[in-house]
Amino acid sequence: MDKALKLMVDETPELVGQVQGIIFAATDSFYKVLAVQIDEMNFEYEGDEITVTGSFGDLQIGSNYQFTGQLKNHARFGQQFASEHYQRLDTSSAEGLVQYLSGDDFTGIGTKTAEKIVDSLGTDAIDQILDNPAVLNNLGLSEKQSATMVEQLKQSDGMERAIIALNQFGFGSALATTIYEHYENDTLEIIKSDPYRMVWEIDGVSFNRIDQIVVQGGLDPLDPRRIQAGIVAAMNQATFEQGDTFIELKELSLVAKRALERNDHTRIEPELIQKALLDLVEQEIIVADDERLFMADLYYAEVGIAQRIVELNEQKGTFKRSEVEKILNKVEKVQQLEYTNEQHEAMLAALTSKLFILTGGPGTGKTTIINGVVAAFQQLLSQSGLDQDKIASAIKLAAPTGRAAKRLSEATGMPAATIHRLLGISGRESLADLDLDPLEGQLLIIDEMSMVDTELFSFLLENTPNSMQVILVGDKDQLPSVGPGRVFFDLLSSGKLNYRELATIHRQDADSTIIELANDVKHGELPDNLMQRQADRSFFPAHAQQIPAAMEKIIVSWIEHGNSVRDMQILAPMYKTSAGVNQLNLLAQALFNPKSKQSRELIWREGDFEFGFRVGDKVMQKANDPEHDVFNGDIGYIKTIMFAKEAENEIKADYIEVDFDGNYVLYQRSDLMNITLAYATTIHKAQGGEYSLVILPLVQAFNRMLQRNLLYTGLTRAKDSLVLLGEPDAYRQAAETEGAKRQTMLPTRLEKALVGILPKGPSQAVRPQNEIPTPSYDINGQRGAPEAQSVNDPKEDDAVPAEVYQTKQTIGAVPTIATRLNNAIIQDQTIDPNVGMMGVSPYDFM
Ligand SMILES: Nc1ncnc2c1ncn2[C@@H]1O[C@H](COP(=O)(O)OP(=O)(O)OP(=O)(O)O)[C@@H](O)[C@H]1O
Repeated sequence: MDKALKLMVDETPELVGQVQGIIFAATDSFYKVLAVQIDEMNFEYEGDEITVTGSFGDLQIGSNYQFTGQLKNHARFGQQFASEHYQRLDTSSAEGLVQYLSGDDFTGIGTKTAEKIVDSLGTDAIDQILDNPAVLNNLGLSEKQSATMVEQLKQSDGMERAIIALNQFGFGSALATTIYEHYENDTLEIIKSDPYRMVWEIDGVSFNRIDQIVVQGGLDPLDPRRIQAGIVAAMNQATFEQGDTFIELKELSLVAKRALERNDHTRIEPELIQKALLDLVEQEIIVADDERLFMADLYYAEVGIAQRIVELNEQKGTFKRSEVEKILNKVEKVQQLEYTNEQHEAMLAALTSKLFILTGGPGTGKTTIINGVVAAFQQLLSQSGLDQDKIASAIKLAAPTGRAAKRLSEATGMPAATIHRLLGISGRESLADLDLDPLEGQLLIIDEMSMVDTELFSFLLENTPNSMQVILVGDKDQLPSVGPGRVFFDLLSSGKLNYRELATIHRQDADSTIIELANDVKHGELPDNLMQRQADRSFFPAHAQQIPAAMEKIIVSWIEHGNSVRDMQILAPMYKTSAGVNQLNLLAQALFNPKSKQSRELIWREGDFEFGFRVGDKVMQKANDPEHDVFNGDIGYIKTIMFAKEAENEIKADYIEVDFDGNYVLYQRSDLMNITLAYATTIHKAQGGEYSLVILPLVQAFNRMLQRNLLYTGLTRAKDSLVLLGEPDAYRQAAETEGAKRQTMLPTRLEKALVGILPKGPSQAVRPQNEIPTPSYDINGQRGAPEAQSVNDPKEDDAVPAEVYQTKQTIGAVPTIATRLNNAIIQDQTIDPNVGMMGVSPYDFM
């Protein structure tokens, strides 16, 4: 074919050429970099060869392909063609197709048979065979030949066509890989016949993306599969964007209707939604509990938590109160502390029950109690005759993030793991399908429980045997988990489990005002001296546009005082705006790690945010990767950057090497979405971390994010110094705004399950909803306060006998819903139009 330059304005850039070689192929996705000899193109480009990047299936080197996409200018490699769609050309002519089908890939098929196939079926024979293998039936192929052909086509062309089709839906290489791995050889069929299924079967596939393409393709907008997908999209919005575990029927109907009428304006009648919803319930994709609708996994996770909590709570504690008392006195002496009454009582309760929950703000002694409990537990096991090796492995400490696990390990001097690692899961698998061996050991302590979401906690409890003692520790006033639910808060709010809330602050630093400030915020207030300089905190008033300049001054002063980037952290509520994480990262990077002529820099783009990774940069891991022992939120520093073309680069691909405290992890380009700059991070990402200096900019532009638990979480990350900057009113608004409560049914399920089974405590009737009942203590936490028992403390020497619990109610039975749905579903057209307006998306801060 003659090379021709057909430059046509407004035409999609297109390129035809022969694949010369594959320069790079990602191991965990379809992302590839190709060297292509150009035959034809409709854009301006100088040269005969071009680098083409994109998602590709099995490519035949030496074959001709047509690519459509964009010509891009890569900072280092110059012009490259980013392919969005591609197709193989060799098989588009009868001659080429015969050659292909009689080639090496298809053993047992000769030229004659191949010709017969092409003569009968035409040049789209491959598509026809993949769509319906029966078209081969009358062409004289043996059964074996037909089977080999279909299998081989599925493997090579099926995959290629699946990737092409996934590209048409705009899926990037990572998501295309996930989809292909899920459906394998059926991918193409599903994309063609029922693409909406992907909305609920694959995480990350949005209804809107599928819908835009399918509706354009002429599908009936009233097709039941489309309506079902719209419903699931509305469910996902409630759970993943709002953090609720369910959505009310009325709200669901409204949100689903809105989603369905967005890409096509055909009116969706309530009855259609009703019917589709019933189908989803019958297929057990959705579970209806009265008028509350749950995605099935979340429903069973919530029910599972309630069930397992009751079962654990029923178990007798292993140790008697009197023997624990004695050991605790010894431990107290070794720790050289005098435990306060609340601490002593908490440890006693923790050691004598199978399930115990501890909540408290910073400096209230949670770590002290964990240490005391672990030391006492070791001695109790030793007394019972267990040898030292077994004692060490009998106690398991874990936390939801790598960073929190590391802090727990440092504070206790014992090994601590992430919950994922403890369970041996990667976080990428579907928890519902996993069947693990139960955990081994006698004591399990989970720290930073407020970060644990419904599905992970359910899975943890499912794999925790009844013989294991469980202690859950956290701070209920912090942000809830990123995933759906607010498990820790709910466990406490049931008021019926064995828990303690620590109120007394023990931190000795006489001048510390950070904890005082956090305490005020917790109660919705700000101190009068907020803007006055204190020994450990200061306030710089600034409007949004002044934040960068003010931040620069603070950082320069930090550096001039000889401090390191390792001890400071900028925390902002969200990524966007001039006071957001992205801009502050660029600013801090320019000050801590300025660009010089010698700088090694790899340019990277996250959405519309472009920046360069440089050697020395502080970076954060954004996803769990147990294989390389790095987890979401882990902080590291870039040690090396290597480019593919460098002679000493053995990998022959660009890569970055990051040092995570001695664990060196390599990131090729296809992995780079897993790290980002970390001079500034969101407050959500900082959960479970602690820094010597925290700089916290708040302005009213963050409006929707200005909520109490966000401010509280940000403040309590500061160990020694806190710099507040921004608009005082933004701080006030955050302290005063309680924020939307996540909707969950866990407290009700727990309450039902536990009702009547425990010794009666103070009346629950007077307890205001959503407020956790606090066992009353003397303000100084002195021993001997009569009410110091929480409602279900074992009051006797022994833990509560199992018979006491026999009256528990059955929980989690799925109600028959058909009648309810039929009656209730959106007959009412007077729905409040504001219902269902979604708040802040977690994608704003994740
Ligand atoms: N009874 C006590 N007497 C004296 N000092 C105590 C006592 N209890 C705790 N402390 C001290 O108070 C400080 C804070 O306690 P600890 O670290 O256990 O709190 P924490 O709740 O784990 O805090 P954070 O969540 O901020 O890590 C520690 O220095 C600890 O040694």
